[in-house]
Amino acid sequence: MKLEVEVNNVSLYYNGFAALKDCSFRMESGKIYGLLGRNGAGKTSLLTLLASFRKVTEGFIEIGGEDPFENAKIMQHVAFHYETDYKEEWENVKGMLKNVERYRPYFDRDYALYLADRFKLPLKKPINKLSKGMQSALEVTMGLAARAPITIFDETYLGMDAPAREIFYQELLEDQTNHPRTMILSTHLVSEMDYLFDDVIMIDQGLFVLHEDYETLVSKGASITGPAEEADKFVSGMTQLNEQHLGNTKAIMVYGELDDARRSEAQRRGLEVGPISLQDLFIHLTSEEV
Ligand SMILES: Nc1ncnc2c1ncn2[C@@H]1O[C@H](COP(=O)(O)OP(=O)(O)OP(=O)(O)O)[C@@H](O)[C@H]1O
Repeated sequence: MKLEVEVNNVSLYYNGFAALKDCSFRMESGKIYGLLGRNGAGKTSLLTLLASFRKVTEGFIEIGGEDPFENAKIMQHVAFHYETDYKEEWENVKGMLKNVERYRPYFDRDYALYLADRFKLPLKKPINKLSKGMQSALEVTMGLAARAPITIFDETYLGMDAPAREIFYQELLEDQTNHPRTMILSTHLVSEMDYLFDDVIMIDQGLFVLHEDYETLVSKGASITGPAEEADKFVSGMTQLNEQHLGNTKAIMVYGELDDARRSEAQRRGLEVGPISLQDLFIHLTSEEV
């Protein structure tokens, strides 16, 4: 099932505080989206709107062409997984997976049990007795096995150790290949997860910053290194994200179209053009200095 997501001029206020301001973008189905933003940027606020936990204050959201708010037909196809407090959850792992199966039409029980085994989750243990990392692995298991057309993971994986996160990334890519859906991953672990993203959406202080295909976005960033005066001349007029000095050498991060002609020109001027990572772009595109 394919469900497109439209976010149109959406604002969200908490008692007069604007957590999201006039955000607009579209999400196509079948892609993995990285949702990036610094602490307090509004990621969770945005995701709770997509998951219908809240109502927009201004603007509108459409999922599959319909307003998702209190719309049971749409909501069964949107799975929102986040760091949940399971203190009071006495159900065991197997029972919990059974419960999820009841309200997720595409749930794959065998796959859920396979994932539980990969994450070494004890099926008979009450969930409030699992370690934090195991609770996160259970959250991820429920999210992947539900195969909801729109699957949202809001930093669910932070509690998991590195080997468990690696299993999650492998399973996510493989299951996404076999059962494409819209996957939204909100994260701070940018350098660890960037290879998973088809598209990147960045928000900052409640404002939409960009939505770009990962490859295009990364190709827009470059680091220009060489004699300071030459480097300064070359980048004049470009969006500069950051600069570092080492003696008379300067490395300047730029963002924008750097076509082949400009790259050749840099070489003629004795400047080196290098790539920059999504993590660097994220840090500098969302820092106050830009
Ligand atoms: N229930 C609430 N009442 C008032 N303000 C809130 C509420 N929830 C969030 N906020 C505020 O809205 C802003 C966005 O918060 P949100 O949790 O969406 O950010 P985030 O990008 O998910 O942050 P983090 O990466 O730190 O989890 C923050 O300034 C936060 O303090």
